[in-house]
Amino acid sequence: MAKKRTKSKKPTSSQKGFSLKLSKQNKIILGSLLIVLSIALFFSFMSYYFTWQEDQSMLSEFKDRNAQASNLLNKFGASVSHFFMYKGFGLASLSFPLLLAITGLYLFLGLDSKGLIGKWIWGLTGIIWISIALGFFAFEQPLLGGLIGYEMNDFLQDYTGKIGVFLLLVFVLMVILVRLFNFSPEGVAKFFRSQKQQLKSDFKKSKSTPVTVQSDDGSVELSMETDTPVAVDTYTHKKDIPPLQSEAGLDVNLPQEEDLDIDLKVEKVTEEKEETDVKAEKLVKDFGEFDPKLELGNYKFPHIELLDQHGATGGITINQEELEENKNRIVSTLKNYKIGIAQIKATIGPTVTLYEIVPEAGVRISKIKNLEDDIALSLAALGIRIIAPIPGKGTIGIEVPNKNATIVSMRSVIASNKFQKAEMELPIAFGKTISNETFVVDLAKMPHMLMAGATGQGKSVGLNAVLTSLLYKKHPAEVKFILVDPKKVELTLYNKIERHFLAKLPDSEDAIITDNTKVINTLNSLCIEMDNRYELLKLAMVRNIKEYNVKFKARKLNPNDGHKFLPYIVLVIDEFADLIMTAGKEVETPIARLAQLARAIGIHLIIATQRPSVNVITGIIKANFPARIAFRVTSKIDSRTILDAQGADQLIGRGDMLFTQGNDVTRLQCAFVDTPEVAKITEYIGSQRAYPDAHLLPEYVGEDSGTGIDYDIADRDSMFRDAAEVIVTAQQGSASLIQRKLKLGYNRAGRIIDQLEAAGIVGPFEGSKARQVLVPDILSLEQLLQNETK
Ligand SMILES: Nc1ncnc2c1ncn2[C@@H]1O[C@H](COP(=O)(O)OP(=O)(O)OP(=O)(O)O)[C@@H](O)[C@H]1O
Repeated sequence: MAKKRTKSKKPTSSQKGFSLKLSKQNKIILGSLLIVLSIALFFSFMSYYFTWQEDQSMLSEFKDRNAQASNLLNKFGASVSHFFMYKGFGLASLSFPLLLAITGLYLFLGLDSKGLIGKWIWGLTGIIWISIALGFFAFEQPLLGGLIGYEMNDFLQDYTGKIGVFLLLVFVLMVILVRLFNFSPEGVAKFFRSQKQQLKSDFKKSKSTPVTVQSDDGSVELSMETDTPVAVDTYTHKKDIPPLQSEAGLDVNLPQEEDLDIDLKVEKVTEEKEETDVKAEKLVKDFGEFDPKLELGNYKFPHIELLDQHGATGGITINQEELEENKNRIVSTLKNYKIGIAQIKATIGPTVTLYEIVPEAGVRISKIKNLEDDIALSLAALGIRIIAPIPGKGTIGIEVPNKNATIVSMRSVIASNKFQKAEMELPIAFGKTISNETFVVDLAKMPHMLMAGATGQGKSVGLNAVLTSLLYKKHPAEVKFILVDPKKVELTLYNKIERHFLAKLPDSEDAIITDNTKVINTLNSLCIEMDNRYELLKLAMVRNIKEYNVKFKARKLNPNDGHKFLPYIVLVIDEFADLIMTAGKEVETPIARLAQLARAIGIHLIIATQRPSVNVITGIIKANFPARIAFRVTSKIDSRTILDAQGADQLIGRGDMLFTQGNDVTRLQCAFVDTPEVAKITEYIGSQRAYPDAHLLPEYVGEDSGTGIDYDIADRDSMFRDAAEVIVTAQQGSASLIQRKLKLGYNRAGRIIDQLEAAGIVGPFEGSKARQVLVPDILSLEQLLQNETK
């Protein structure tokens, strides 16, 4: 596709430049011809001015060999000059030899002819302008402006009058001065200023030329004599005067007058461009920036109508009675504990209302914090959370759940300005804060997220909210998901967008991973992908994926060197506890490795668990997941395990959550997106044109397969020989080659590769690289196989 587009684009005239495809010798010949021609024209034109009257009569006798013209170049000179000067542009025609000479020199010296077209355009504009101007001012002498100048003047004056033509000439002159000579009012002012300074310094110089005259009494007198030359250092303008010597042998050093009128010239340093940059610029000029979305150029982002309102059209309803009631209870409860309140303010959120209290002077904050349970009891409400003090404010917050919680629909957060205008790499609209603001974060900055909460508290909805946000904002070329769903039901809907948004291992049938053993392979494959990406970043000399992709789009990275546009990869594991219980270290190690290193290369992990215990969320996992989300949990300990703070045990469930990215904990109401909505979105995307396959991750074969396997010759696959021939001919030991050439499944191809290794035809497994082929040609292969059977 990309090629098609590039072909249809025609290069612009400036790109074409003056790119005559001539050999070097031809350029020299053509260059010399133009130079000679320009000299001939110059002499013809010059002498035409003195001889035109005499020569005019013989123009008709050009063919007559005996007729002679007075022009320096005889009849040729007379005719050409008559054409250019009399019938053409008059005196301005002298520019033609100049332009020809420049062109000739460019060709002769083999200079880069890029600017030549510009010179001709400006030259011709100048010729026309001079011709008309001379026609205008020297109306009486038509030879100065030539016939064209005269006629054009006449023509213009018929329409605009003399003043009109004059104004037009002034305007065109301005255009020429501004465009060609960078004329500007400041430039003119600077010129006059420097002239003035020059005059001033000359004047000073002439006035202050000191000369010594020695009097009889040995004293030193100084007098001024204007015309005595004094050496002046032109750079510093300091007078170079030797120290005077009095008779008494006293060295008298004349104080040198400091001249502060030194002009500082600042020379602009032009950045040196590397050759690749120049090439890239040319490619971008010719074909435009690389567009990763081009392959699915007609892709339509899901529209907002696919999402439901969930009855939350009117926003939050304020129940005045409830507010008054809660306020009175808070005030009286605190009064019982002898805590006076100076001021109280309520902020109503979708699920909870925040009462901000300014206690009276002298009340200790810790006292209120300790009374948390008592206050909760007297307010008879679940999910009271006390924030003492609210960070950044001098107040204490008491969060009280609303009697009727409002559902925050995914539709409302997706449609919000904040999300729509978010300039983030991977924007996620989580929901709304307590003050009813839409909460949008960048997954790329997090860079990995841990999500935990007791069962049924909104984790799956939270994951769907994350995925939906990305689906609404990102093109299939920009992000790929790897979905791990041991529960087998939660993420199945995303199957429909496999060929748009999912990534998988080359051998797997389903893109959504439900089998724990496959997770290990996927994680290891992701580690290989990570290493490969780091290698690419190193080659490109950039620090992260964003810079890499910018450079790739600007065509500064050559795809022939293995460079390609890198999509973000988001790995989502829905039930991490299950995984760590069955696979333990085998998953923990690659996850920790990815979490530690993958941020720069655009691989981001989201792991969710309903069992937030320390053996699931281990220290090593926790240390690498700074962004954490806690839905409601059953104990304070669980809350601490997730957030390193309590509070998650006091949430009210149904998407009520706490979010932290390191320090502050923010209470949010997660946006609600129901399964039918996700189904509609995936259906909408899935029905569009897709890539031929899901995004393929690098091949990873487990450690136990491969090396050291001793296959019996009799057990060999029936396609063994064909496969061996394919591999040896291509000299490339990869399972996917066998798959493609012999149309085999991945598993069978993998088995054959193992057999080839056992037979000594290919080398051992080398990670993401193809195996080494140990047999150089088909003949050697024949010999090897024959020897085996002997
Ligand atoms: N943000 C939300 N707003 C309103 N209701 C919600 C929200 N999130 C979840 N719920 C309600 O809670 C129910 C359970 O949510 P969800 O399936 O996400 O829980 P879960 O934590 O994934 O449970 P499990 O671990 O058993 O899969 C939903 O069916 C829905 O009714």
